[in-house]
Amino acid sequence: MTDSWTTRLWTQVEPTYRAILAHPFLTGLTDGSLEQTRFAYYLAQDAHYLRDYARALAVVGAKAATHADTGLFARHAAETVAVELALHETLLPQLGLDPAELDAIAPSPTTTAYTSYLLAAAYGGTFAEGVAAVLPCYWIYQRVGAELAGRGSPDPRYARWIDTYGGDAFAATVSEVLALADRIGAALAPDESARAARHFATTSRYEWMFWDAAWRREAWPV
Ligand SMILES: Cc1ncc(C[n+]2csc(CCO)c2C)c(N)n1
Repeated sequence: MTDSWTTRLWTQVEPTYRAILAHPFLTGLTDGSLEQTRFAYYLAQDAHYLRDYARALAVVGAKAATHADTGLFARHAAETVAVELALHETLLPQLGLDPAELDAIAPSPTTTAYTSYLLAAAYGGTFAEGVAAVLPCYWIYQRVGAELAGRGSPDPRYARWIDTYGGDAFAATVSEVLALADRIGAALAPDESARAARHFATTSRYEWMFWDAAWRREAWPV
């Protein structure tokens, strides 16, 4: 038996995933040593990211061939982003940040690059290409969440973040998207499959870069 499409996609990003787990931002979440300023930077950038990610999901859903698949992404665009925004609403005040002030913080180079790439893949690509581009966001967070949940965190704010992604409810959401991806991925022509695989590898790298940008508190060079 050959591997499923998503299993093959994951195999090519295994080194990226290992680099994510080893990143000091993530090891700092579980040992509690992560400076609050780096976490606050991450949340502020994530608020920008989520706005465009919701748009990308809605565009991907619009390209689906069936009602069911359009409905899934439309639901995820609405529901899951509401969950993320609730997380921000609890965590930002605990970090001394006013959610209303977030707009004053500009999207970083990495946030701009990642969201621009997602939107280009969603608008310009086929349904499968769009699915491959949005998939690492779900899948990497679920794998990271499960891994970090096993370690816990002495800082309740970081534990709250870990709980959002480490739980069964989120795992069920991700399984739903993976099942969809395997259904459509099985029938792709080689060129479309290659473009989709490139999107998956690229947005997986952007996931690493997003944490790294927060770690460095990346700013525009000019
Ligand atoms: C950079 C970045 N990547 C992924 C997520 C996680 N995430 C954002 S929207 C969504 C869809 C389902 O909830 C998921 C998993 C994040 N917050 N920030």
